[in-house]
Amino acid sequence: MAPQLDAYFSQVDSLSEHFINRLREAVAIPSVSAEDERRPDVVKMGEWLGSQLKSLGAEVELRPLGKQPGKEHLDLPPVVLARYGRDAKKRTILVYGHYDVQPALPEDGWATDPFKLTVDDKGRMYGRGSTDDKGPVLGWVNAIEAHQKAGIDFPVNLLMCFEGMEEYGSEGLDDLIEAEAKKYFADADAVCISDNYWLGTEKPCLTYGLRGCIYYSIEVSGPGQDLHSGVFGGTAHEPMTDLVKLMGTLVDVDGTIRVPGLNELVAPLTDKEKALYKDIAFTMDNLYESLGSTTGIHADKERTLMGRWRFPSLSLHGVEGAFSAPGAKTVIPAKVIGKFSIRIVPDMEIDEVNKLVIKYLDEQFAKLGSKNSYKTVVQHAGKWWVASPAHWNFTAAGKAVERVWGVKPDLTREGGSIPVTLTFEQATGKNVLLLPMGSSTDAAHSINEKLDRRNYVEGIKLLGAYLHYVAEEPMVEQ
Ligand SMILES: C[C@H](N)C(=O)N[C@@H](Cc1c[nH]cn1)C(=O)O
Ligand SMILES: [Zn+2]
Ligand SMILES: [Zn+2]
Repeated sequence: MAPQLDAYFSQVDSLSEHFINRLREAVAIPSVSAEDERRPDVVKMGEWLGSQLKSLGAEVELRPLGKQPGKEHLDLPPVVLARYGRDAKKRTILVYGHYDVQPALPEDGWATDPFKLTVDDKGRMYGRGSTDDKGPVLGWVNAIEAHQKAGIDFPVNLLMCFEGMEEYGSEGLDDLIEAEAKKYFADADAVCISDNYWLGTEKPCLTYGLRGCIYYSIEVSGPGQDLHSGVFGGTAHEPMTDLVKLMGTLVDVDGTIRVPGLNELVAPLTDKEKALYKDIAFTMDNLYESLGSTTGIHADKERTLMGRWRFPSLSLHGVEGAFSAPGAKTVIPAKVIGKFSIRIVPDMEIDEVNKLVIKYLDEQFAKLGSKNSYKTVVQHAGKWWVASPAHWNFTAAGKAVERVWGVKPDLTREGGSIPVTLTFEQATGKNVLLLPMGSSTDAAHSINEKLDRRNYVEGIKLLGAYLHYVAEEPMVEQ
């Protein structure tokens, strides 16, 4: 089966240094979507990606998305739409990824420059976006190049959709997907997204579920400007005191969400689902290794996996406007904005969650009896997604994993969110598969993000192999 794969794999090995250099170039563009002043770099990254694809013969369009809602002085970065191959006899696979990255400041504790790919003697390639999601996006580009250089016919037509706002709630993309579902994406037979991670470091997985994410901010303001705490402490209501109290009412140290009614929205656990967890290749040591500590909440793997995949969680992220530098500044901040998010799961509806959260925080603020001004704002919201892995798209990916890694993959869900996954599924009506490249120790979103050289190189083989097996699968809609 898939007879040309060995030649493809050798070509990937021969080109591996070139592919690492391509990742180096990508990491060097600090395409941080959450920072307004980095927007030109996000655009530059989209243009760079488009030019890489063009140089390999893909038809490329940089589709503008207009202004950023709420920040009308900023243009959204373009979506890179590309097509490689137009052979009516071949299947068409639509792949999605993102070229923007999370913020990264050296002073957060990076051991190396976050925007300089640094490879250590164990083959760990450190750099912001290496695993999330520049490595996987380049995986598709590299797969095209390796086929060309090996002289192997590309097995499918490839449609590509790479966005630059995923780490900021995929602003503007839903509308584009819905508008193009029956146009640009009309030929797609299935969708594949490579933007998540293995559960551990050794066993690959195919992923059929994601949690959704609703991101909130709580704004509290009072004084006209920051104040001297010696002069005004004890005489004015302090926004930071109100905010800390409010944030403290949201969640307990064991992760229990304290917003009344929220946990009741969660789908009950069935015996059938419960039985799935025990066979997943995951240990508490995998958790501790990726945590970098043994500070897990639950004692066993089943409850830990459920905590990540099928129960909601509420995380407190930070406070804008608060004093955070080293030292001991005696300031009373005049305005503070607390940030938190809730990962949502079946059957939680975004509107219902928002109503409960805002009502609860409004009540908690009223109880404080503070004269400060307060409001809770929803910054962005994305729904959860759970699909059926009983589809030729997953069967093909399973065969590719066995060929490249020599093991059957686990079927997993994911605690993170890729909001457009559900949009792709609903708008195109096609099966969506998540096919991760990186591993649990990659530290996506954290300091010292990395992608192992092995996962990158074998991952490029995996993406190519998946396309070969897709081309061979009988197309039975399930
Ligand atoms: C799983 C994916 N690689 C990812 O990191 N997604 C982000 C997307 C996001 C940002 N705000 C809301 N969703 C995540 O899960 O945080
Ligand atoms: Zn991502
Ligand atoms: Zn991410």
